[in-house]
Amino acid sequence: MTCRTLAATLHDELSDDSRIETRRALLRQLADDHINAVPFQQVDVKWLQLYTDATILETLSGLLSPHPATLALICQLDMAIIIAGGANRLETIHLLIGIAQSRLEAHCPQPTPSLPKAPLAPDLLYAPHPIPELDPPSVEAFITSCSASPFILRGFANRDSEVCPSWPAFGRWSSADYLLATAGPGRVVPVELGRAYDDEGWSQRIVPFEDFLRRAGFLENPTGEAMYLAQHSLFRQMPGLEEDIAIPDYAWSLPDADYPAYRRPAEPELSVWVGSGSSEIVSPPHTDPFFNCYIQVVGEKRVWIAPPHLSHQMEAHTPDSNGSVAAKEYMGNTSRVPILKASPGDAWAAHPSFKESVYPHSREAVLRSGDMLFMPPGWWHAMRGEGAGPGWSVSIWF
Ligand SMILES: O=C(O)CCC(=O)C(=O)O
Ligand SMILES: [Fe+2]
Repeated sequence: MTCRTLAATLHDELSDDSRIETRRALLRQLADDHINAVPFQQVDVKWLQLYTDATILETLSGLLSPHPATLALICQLDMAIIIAGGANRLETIHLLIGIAQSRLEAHCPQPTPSLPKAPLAPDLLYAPHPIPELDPPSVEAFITSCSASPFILRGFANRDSEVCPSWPAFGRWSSADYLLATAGPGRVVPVELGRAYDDEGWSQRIVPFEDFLRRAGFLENPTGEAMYLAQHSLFRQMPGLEEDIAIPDYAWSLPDADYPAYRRPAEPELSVWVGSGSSEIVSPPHTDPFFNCYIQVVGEKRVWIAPPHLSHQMEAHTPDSNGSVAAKEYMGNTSRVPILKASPGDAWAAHPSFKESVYPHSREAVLRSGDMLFMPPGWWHAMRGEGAGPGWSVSIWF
């Protein structure tokens, strides 16, 4: 619908109060159409603002009606955060979510059954070297001498240190009761379906938060297709959870180095990565243009890394490579070598020159609850959830 036809429609409806709802829905539809018409980076912020404001108007009138469809209203408000980042209205949206939730009947999450413990995974399967482990450096030492290559700080986030207080998230985020109580009822989240984003048939969907927690193994042993709450700004949606973490001082510093691909965000960018270890969800080898403090909160994550100067040997997707359609279009920063996805033997057999040139320089580790991995921009990294239970990591890009 164009602005002109929208204006005509609104004009026709101005004298008819019973059609107010339709007009608000039309405004949101108009914004949604524009948001979906181009790649997300090119969406004009005015459509995100309109989408958000129209959602707020719709919710307000919904809440004032005698029988509000409360769950649908909460879902709409979550969508305004997921799609538009809340567009300067985050506080209002959270206020409305709270009001809508207070209209729902008392919510009684089931107690979480205890899940069997899996044996610890061995640290090296796909690389000849471990990722170096350090004691937490001071911010000054980090800036001047530690930030040029990846390292791991074991148990960093579950104890106090000079650069970061211990995270209350430990012990809380494996409890479905806690997570559901903090989120409140009726919430939805965007998830990925499929084992890896470069697999054929991979897709994305919005699902109820509680259903996601069940599928990711927080409530019972997971069954069915792998579901990954990946690279999502969950704290924007559920600010209560952000109180359970602390940003390490490193992420406010500007390390002393020159990276051609570096793109510093305005402030540290927080994302969660949540899924079941038993689904063995893989993030294929790829690069990001940021420094990363990556913290494992629940479960285990296998990490494989290789240095940026090997990019030409990484066999990244090209416009004419044999990957999925999505891969052909968008994945120049993603390798086609199925590290962590195929068995090491199968991965090397299909990519012998990669085995010869990259493997000797690659490093690997398994992150366990409390560990922090640091990576500079441009390092190739692949990740895989391990173990039987749920896994939860937080990345801090800076
Ligand atoms: O945890 C994952 O699956 C991938 C994380 C990642 O790629 C990142 O933090 O940049
Ligand atoms: Fe990444």
